[in-house]
Amino acid sequence: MWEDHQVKKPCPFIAVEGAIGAGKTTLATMLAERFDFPLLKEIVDENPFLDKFYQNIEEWAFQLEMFFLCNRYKQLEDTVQNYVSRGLPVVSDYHIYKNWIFAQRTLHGDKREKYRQIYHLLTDDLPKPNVIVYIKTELATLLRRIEKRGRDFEQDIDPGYLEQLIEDYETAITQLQTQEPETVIITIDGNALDFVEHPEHFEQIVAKIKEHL
Ligand SMILES: Nc1ncnc2c1ncn2[C@@H]1O[C@H](COP(=O)(O)OP(=O)(O)O)[C@@H](O)[C@H]1O
Ligand SMILES: Nc1nc2c(ncn2[C@H]2C[C@H](O)[C@@H](COP(=O)(O)O)O2)c(=O)[nH]1
Repeated sequence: MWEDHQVKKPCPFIAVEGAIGAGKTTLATMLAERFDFPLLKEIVDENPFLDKFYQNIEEWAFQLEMFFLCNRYKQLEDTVQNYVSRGLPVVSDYHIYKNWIFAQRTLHGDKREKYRQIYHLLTDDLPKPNVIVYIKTELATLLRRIEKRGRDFEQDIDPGYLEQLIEDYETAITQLQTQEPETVIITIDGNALDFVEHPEHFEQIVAKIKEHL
């Protein structure tokens, strides 16, 4: 088990976070391969509400947020059982807090309050990642990468929505650091560091993470 080698530090539970198209799945996959850790990856293509949501956010937000929340809860419950509680490391391409970041943006009034209560019931007791790699990116980079990824239903995303999410992520990361001071948050400049095209940029990120493992 990981603790056998690292006496003081907890077993790595690494989450990669950032706004839509920042490069989370790409970086999480590369890190899992490099460290030889299992990868916990979000399944997007089977989501029945995403395309409807982008056509009418107001109408579909509650269904979509609940769908994400229940799926992530189940996935994390399995991950805790199979890895975290056994002292095995894992890399994830999301943090459960992401649900609340999006829900605060898309839900209002009674629906937000109902969602908030369910969110806390489901997630308060879950073990949380001890390292967050936060890819901070500007709007132009996100738009370029969303276009490059080429999912039909994302091509008309309102840039205003992405701008708001960029700000929401900034606020959320600051809040997380305050609420959980023991969590290591590594912020990556996703505009300047291109870990896909430049292997040396990936090495910088790996070195930074290693300082905390
Ligand atoms: N650093 C990068 N440089 C260039 N392209 C990237 C980079 N990171 C991700 N991409 C590409 O951008 C798109 C979105 O990346 P992805 O990892 O799916 O983002 P996310 O999981 O944050 O939504 C993909 O087509 C991916 O290949
Ligand atoms: N409203 C929400 N949308 C979400 C949430 N999690 C992901 N998403 C959307 C954003 C993208 O279109 C797609 C894939 O997400 P990536 O961040 O991996 O690009 O799903 C959410 O919780 N709420």
